[in-house]
Amino acid sequence: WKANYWKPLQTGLNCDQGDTKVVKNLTGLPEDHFKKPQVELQIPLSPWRAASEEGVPTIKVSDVIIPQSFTESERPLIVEGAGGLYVPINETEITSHLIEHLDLPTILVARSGLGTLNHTLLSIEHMKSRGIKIAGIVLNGEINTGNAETIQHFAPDVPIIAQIPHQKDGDLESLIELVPSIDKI
Ligand SMILES: C[C@@H]1NC(=O)N[C@@H]1CCCCCC(=O)O
Repeated sequence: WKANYWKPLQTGLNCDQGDTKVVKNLTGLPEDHFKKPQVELQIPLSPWRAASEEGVPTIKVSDVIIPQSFTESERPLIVEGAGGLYVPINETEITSHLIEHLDLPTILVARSGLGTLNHTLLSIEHMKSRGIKIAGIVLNGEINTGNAETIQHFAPDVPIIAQIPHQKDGDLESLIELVPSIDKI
């Protein structure tokens, strides 16, 4: 999609390079497609726990602001969360509140294998109950037609955008054809 990319809240930098670097390296997109996270924390925990253990002031969802250069950009913007929908950002706010605040359609990325039905269908129900617009689902891992069909059965109104198998040799080019063009989303 040659999109801009932003991860507003990043935790776990003491043991991980962080998703912005990972996406930069995987995509090879130029520097101006990226902005650093608004909050960077060291401990690999939820933003709430990491901030409180690191003595960083409470992160308020309403303080998270998409960088102006991205709101003014012609390119699509991918905003990546930290963990899942129910991951706490502070004592009372979770990632769903951040989605509502930023008012963006959401792509749910899930595993393809055993365990995904429960996680994915609960996440879909949660998003629907909060009025979050679901752009679709991406299933990562070994192609699992049965699970994809079961998700479609229980959530026929939610499209599965793509099913992406593991790519051990790092040849990402061959996966691009599995991703539909963004105007089909
Ligand atoms: C450590 C990782 N860093 C990050 O930015 N996302 C992850 C945070 C995951 C939090 C999961 C909380 C849970 O569900 O237990």
